[in-house]
This record gives sequence, structure tokens and C-alpha cells, in this order.
Amino acid sequence: MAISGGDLAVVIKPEDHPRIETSKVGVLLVNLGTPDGTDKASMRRYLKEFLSDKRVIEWPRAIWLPVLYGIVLNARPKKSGALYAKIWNRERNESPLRTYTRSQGEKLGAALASHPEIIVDWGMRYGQPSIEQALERLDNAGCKRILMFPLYPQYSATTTATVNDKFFEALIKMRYMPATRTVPSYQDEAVYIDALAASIEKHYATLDFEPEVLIASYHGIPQSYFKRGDPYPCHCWKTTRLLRERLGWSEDKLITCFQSRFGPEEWMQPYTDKTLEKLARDGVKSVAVFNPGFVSDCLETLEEIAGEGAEIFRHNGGVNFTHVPCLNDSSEGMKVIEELVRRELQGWI
Ligand SMILES: C=CC1=C(C)c2cc3[nH]c(cc4nc(cc5[nH]c(cc1n2)c(C)c5CCC(=O)O)C(CCC(=O)O)=C4C)c(C)c3C=C
Ligand SMILES: [Fe+2]
Ligand SMILES: [Fe+2]
Repeated sequence: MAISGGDLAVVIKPEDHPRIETSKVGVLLVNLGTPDGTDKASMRRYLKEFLSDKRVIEWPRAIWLPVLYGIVLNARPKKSGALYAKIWNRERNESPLRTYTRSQGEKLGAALASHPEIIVDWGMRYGQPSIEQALERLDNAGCKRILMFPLYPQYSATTTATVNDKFFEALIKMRYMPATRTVPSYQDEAVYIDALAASIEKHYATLDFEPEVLIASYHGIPQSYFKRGDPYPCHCWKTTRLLRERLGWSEDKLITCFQSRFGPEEWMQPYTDKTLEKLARDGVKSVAVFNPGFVSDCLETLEEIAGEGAEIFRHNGGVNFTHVPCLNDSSEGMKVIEELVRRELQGWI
């Protein structure tokens, strides 16, 4: 092709720009993030990036930054590092969230192997591998179309939107930008509700007791975020309702709670820890907790629920506690990811 303009006459041969000629399609899975290690320096680096995000902490900077640098980043790295150490994947020297996200990427790649034009990669909103690094790999591989999947079933500005922000921020720096799509939240998709139901039924079949109550425990957000328009709690309530209908259970057998409070504000309620305490005190002896909002088991499910939650329940008189694992890279979980990806890729493959 010859381009001429004024004294400029350039000849571009296709082999000079191989990326122009490819029709590769990238699929990028993104989850929240992970520290590189449980040591204080790694934890501080991770928490600093995470808690500097204006989508996560909406307080005015003039108030928040002195608190972040003066208090949180001094006290929390050691405390959080000790919690991460309890759940760390020592074989791979990484957090479970990174292990599961990698596996989801590999399994999705295998499931889409009949489409050699698709390249699957994965990254994290905070920490490594970053979205920018993953995007660079896909770009180098010649992907001129990229589907980015924020791995959160329920939309929140604190999660889905900030992943989208980071993705588009990385695109800003590209001269030859790919076409892009993002996967929407899927709180009410049949494939997701079916997968949750199947994983509960599968887990219950392994128990030697019948839980009287199942708590669907979602990560919380401050009430003020909800009041200002974040639809996240509505998405959580809808997931629980659909699951209840799918299982044919009563309102008191499957309840919604919110966990992982942070800071002094009121968060969405009822709180999971307080509910476990109350159920035990009211005489409930057997309880199950699961985390439909977490695609992969992580600190918040393995340590806060399976560890601390079990302890709270037993300490207050409860007897049987079980944590239903997240969908992770199970066949049910991969079916959800694969179906949504295939649907969003329509017209591209
Ligand atoms: C104001 C603070 C926070 C908001 C809002 C928030 C929302 C939110 N988070 C998740 C999912 C995860 N959060 C995780 C860890 C985590 N979350 C916060 C704070 C807020 N989250 C902190 C400070 C931490 C770090 C851990 C700690 O120090 O206690 C994780 C686990 C990551 C892991 O590697 O295991 C997940 C996942 C959602 C879904 C959400 C709102 C919808
Ligand atoms: Fe969080
Ligand atoms: Fe927590």
C-alpha cells in the first residue's frame, strides 16, 4: 500500500506490520489482586495500591491519605500478612486467588482450543500479573480484539468498575488499540445459579449432618456507597433469591449476609460474623456458609469464613460448621466462565 502526502511517500509492506494482518482474539480474565508474599514489604505494597484506589475508598483524599499512610499502612501489613500466611499456597509460593485465576485461564484456554485464533490470558487489578502486562502479552501475540472479563458475578463500582478503569487506562497508552468488549455482571444468569446450586448439593452430599441454615455471605460495601447508587447489594439479594427458588428452599433456610467490614462506617447488614454468633446463641447447632460473590476461594473465604467464622459459631454454642467451597476451577465453575465468554465473543469467532 502506498501512502503519499506532501513530500512524504511511505510504502508499508504487510510483513513490516504483522499485527495488522492477524485476526487473533484475546480473552483476559481479571480478578481482584494479590500480594507477592506474606512479608511486611509485599503486603504494604499491595495494600497501598489497593487502598489508594478512589473507587474503593471514597473518602476525601485530605482525610483518607493521612489515615492510610499514618495508621493503616503501618499496622495492617503485618496483621494481614499473618492472615495470608495461614492460607498461602506454599507449593507455588502464591495466594490461592492467583493459583485459581491461573487455573481458570488455563482451563478456559483448553475449552476453547477448537478456536486457534483465541488466546486466553489473566491478570489482577492490584499486584502481579497486572492488567497492563497481560494486555501487552495479548498485543504482542497480535490480538486486535480483546474481551475482558472482570471476575465478579455482582456488579460494584468498587470491583467491576475499577477493573474496567484499569483496563481502559492501559489502552490509553496504546497507539494501535484493539477493539474491546467487557463481560457484564451475571448475578442472575441461569448458568451461574445452576452452578451454585450444583456445588451446594455436591458439598451437602459429603456431610454427615444436615445444616439447618445456609448463609450466602457476600463481601460487604459501606451503606453510603449503596445509598449513592451502587447496585451491588441488590445484585446479591437477587442471586440469593434465585438460588432459593432454584433449590426450593424457604426464606429462613437460605439467608443473605455481608462480611469483611473495613473502617468505622456502617456496612451492609446483616453482618456474617454477628449472624453466626446469634444463630449459635439461638440454639442453631448446624450451619453452612458459602460465598457466591467470590469466584475463587481467597483470604476472605478461607480465613475469614472457614477459619474465623467456624470459630465464632462454635465458641457461641454451635456444633457443626461447614464452608461450601467457591466455584473455583471446578467443572461447574468453568462452565459458567466458558458460557459467558462464548456468548460475549459472538460475532468475533
Ligand atoms: C473499603 C474497603 C473495601 C471495599 C469497599 C471492598 C469491596 C470488595 N472487595 C471484594 C473482594 C475482595 N476483597 C478482598 C480483600 C480485601 N478487601 C479490602 C477492603 C475493601 N473491599 C481489604 C483491605 C482487603 C485485603 C485483605 C485484608 O487486609 O484484610 C479479597 C481477597 C483477596 C485475596 O488475595 O485473598 C477479595 C476477593 C468485593 C467483591 C468487594 C465489593 C463488592
Ligand atoms: Fe474487599
Ligand atoms: Fe477479611
